Amino acid sequence: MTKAPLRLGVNIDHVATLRNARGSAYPDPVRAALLAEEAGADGITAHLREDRRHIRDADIEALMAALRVPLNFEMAATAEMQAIALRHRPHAVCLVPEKREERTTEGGLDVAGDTGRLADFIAPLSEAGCRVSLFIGHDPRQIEAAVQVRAPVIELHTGAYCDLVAEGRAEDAALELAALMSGARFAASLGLEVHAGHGLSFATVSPFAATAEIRELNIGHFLISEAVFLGLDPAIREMRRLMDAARG
Ligand SMILES: CC(=O)[C@@H](O)[C@H](O)COP(=O)(O)O
Ligand SMILES: NCC(=O)COP(=O)(O)O
Repeated sequence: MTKAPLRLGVNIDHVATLRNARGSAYPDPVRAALLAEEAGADGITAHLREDRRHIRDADIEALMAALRVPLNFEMAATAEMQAIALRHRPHAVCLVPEKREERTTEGGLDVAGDTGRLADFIAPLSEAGCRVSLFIGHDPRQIEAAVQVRAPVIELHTGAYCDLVAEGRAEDAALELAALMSGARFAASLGLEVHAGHGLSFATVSPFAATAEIRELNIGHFLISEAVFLGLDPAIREMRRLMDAARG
């Protein structure tokens, strides 16, 4: 199978986490996004959480005005967020599950358990020109449900795999990776565009970059962390190099 180009979306949420920790005006996530563009990011991802713990409304406004590459706007499937998305009309809207008490996005969206509501939720976003994606696990039921609610894109949650690798649980990691790969193939066979992300690092990106069915990777926390040591530009360029090397 000839491999289509693989896009890198850089998630700048955790620049805002650092800014908010001190209640200062810096570091500025928009500056990080522009730098990421220069370093070769094909898109910028920002998650406006309901509790505004990192990205704020004003950041979305400023990103929409400043970016030359597409914005992938991550949000919960709530009426408040839908109104914000319809006001800004970003290139992409990725629906994610949110729990106030979680430290990070723990699992995928339960699309299969909420098809009626999600179909109604997605329709006006699609009509407004936003490419809607669903952040889900590899369960085939969830993948089929994505088709049912007319989402053109899914983003597979790679967090569990990355955690297993970090814990040194090689056998469990291999099983999780195989399930993600089979999920990617199944989704592509149904006509969905497949993205992947969460927790990806230099150590875990390659098998996803090598998978022909995957068209975009969204990577944030690791890149912002690595920027402390390498700088943001070299961290993004190294990620890009590893992705290109694995894609072949
Ligand atoms: C949905 C997702 O995975 C991203 O939004 C990213 O991980 C942001 O970080 P938090 O989960 O810490 O908000
Ligand atoms: N949707 C996943 C994402 O945007 C990046 O997640 P992370 O790399 O910050 O964990």
